[in-house]
Amino acid sequence: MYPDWPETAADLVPQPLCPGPKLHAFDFKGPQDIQFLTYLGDGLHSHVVKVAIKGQEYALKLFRFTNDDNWLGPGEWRANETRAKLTALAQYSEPFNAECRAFGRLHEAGYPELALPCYGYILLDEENERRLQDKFNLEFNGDSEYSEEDMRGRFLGEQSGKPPPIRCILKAFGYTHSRDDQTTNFPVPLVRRLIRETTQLQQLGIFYHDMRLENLVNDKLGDFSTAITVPHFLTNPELNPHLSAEQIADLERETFSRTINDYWNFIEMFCHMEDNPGQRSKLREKVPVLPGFRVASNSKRLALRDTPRRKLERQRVHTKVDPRRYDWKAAAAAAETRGVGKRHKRKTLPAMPDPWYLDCTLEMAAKLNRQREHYEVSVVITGTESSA
Ligand SMILES: Nc1ncnc2c1ncn2[C@@H]1O[C@H](COP(=O)(O)OP(=O)(O)OP(=O)(O)O)[C@@H](O)[C@H]1O
Repeated sequence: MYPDWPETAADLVPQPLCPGPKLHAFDFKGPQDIQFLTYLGDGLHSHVVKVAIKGQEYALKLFRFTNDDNWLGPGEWRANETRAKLTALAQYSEPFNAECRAFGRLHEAGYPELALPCYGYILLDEENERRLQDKFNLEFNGDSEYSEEDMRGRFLGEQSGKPPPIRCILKAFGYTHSRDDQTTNFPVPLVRRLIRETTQLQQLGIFYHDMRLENLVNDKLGDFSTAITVPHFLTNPELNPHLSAEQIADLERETFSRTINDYWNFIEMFCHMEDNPGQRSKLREKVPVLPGFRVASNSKRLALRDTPRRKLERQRVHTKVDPRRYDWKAAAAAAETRGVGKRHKRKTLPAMPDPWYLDCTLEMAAKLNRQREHYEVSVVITGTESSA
């Protein structure tokens, strides 16, 4: 389920152990020498601490042993809590693995600049864990909201017989935004760049990355603990030969709605930004989030001339990119030849990717479009989310 205590450097294999991209271990070039400086913040899945390694400052994200309903997997169904079943799902979407896979993809594809720099994963050794806990006394069982059970001790290491080591990801340290900050103005070019990067991430098969102001570090995306990276059990039904046609169609709809969710998140973000007196740039008026519409500041949708193409588009439902089209097999084969963690020549991403029209009945398309309109309007009016 979790990586076991490494005995030698050779045990620090790229993670996670499932098909698709992997993140390499951080190379200390010697003993694991970490200075723990200050506590930076926490989230549902982690604690983040400022550290220094060989005089260089970083942010170290230390992952909790979260409850299973906090990642895309078996949910709360206790019947699924066997080690083998949980492991099969967790390799793809348990928060540490989800983040390893997204950063692994950016490295293998040669696009690390689409996110905050990431330098690899670390399994904290016993001496460093003792020094960390002497200083900060952090809880690693469960998530930030519920932490009673011994989640760390529930699956002991197959070799060591001990509860697993704390898993971390080392990233650049940077500035973050707080929702309470009343003074910041987010300029139009910055938000346009973030939307462009969201599309590029989707072109690389990465989506559902929880776009929120608080998740930006140095105005870059840095939190991928909920991200889905193809191949994934949600997006690639060929990974599970037992699925029925109906289940495959359900997975496709679910993938579609999570893909489009990356753009809905911007609409929510705009509402929060514009509540802030420091926000001068008119984001809702000036930044198109999805093709074909803008979110108008007065809750009415922008009136577009009704052409036959637009009429047809209204009967179908689409988003900007189909992330399932990323050729992960070719990328994996190239990474294998080159060695994980080594950069290679990247492929250019088309500036205007083919949109993804969901293959569904007109009734289903109309239903999804109604939900979308309801979502747009309810977010604009109340600033709250309803299901997309
Ligand atoms: N690179 C960084 N530099 C400075 N502070 C950071 C950095 N990364 C994270 N933080 C701080 O730590 C907090 C938690 O980080 P992060 O959002 O990655 O954790 P999480 O457990 O995935 O949270 P979430 O609940 O959003 O899923 C952030 O809100 C931010 O305040």
